[in-house]
Amino acid sequence: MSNQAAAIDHLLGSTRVMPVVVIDDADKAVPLAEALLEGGISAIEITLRTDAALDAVRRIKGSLPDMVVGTGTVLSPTHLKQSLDAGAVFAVSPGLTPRLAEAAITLIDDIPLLPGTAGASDVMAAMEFGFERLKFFPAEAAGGLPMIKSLASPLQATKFCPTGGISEKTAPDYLAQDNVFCVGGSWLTPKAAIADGDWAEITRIAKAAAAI
Ligand SMILES: O=C(O)C(=O)C[C@H](O)[C@H](O)COP(=O)(O)O
Repeated sequence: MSNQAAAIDHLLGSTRVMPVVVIDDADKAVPLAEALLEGGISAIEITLRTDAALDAVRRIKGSLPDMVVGTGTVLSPTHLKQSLDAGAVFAVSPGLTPRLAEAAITLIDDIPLLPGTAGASDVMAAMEFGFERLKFFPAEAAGGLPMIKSLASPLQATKFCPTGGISEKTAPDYLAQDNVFCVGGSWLTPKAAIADGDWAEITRIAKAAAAI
């Protein structure tokens, strides 16, 4: 097993469902993460798509030691460094470039990267850098369940976290695959519920997801 696989397994080995969060207001970060913890979800991916994202990571890391907090939409070595500085313990990217892969491998013990792949060549390129735990993105658009099943035989060292278009309904079929260790999605943290501060609704969705 590669160092990257060991690091990701250590951090996310017990995570079956990962909320992919877009947060506009860092003040909402801690109550949101508390609501997820209350529902039995203990890992969170904060996407670096908003100005509030890094502050949100900092606050969750500072207040909730039980929450495993990572960043998403990591597109560059700079994003990776910023994630580490904010206290993120893992990072997720939608795809992988040689530049990001090289930077990520040097930081693997500090902040392991879960890189996105969408097909066999992507997976092979990622494996050349030592990545064996991969995001499968965009899961539904890139072939969904049949694609994940097809990748299993030739690429046995890898396990995936499919993300993109997954819902509470489709998650169980993905999670039933041997080469799937978790699924990710934004369905766990609807924009409206975050905006309204409806933490009870987030806990309700988290509980349903944790029960899958
Ligand atoms: O930001 C990233 O790093 C991504 O790769 C994209 C996210 O994983 C998807 O946006 C989540 O997909 P949905 O659950 O369909 O909303």
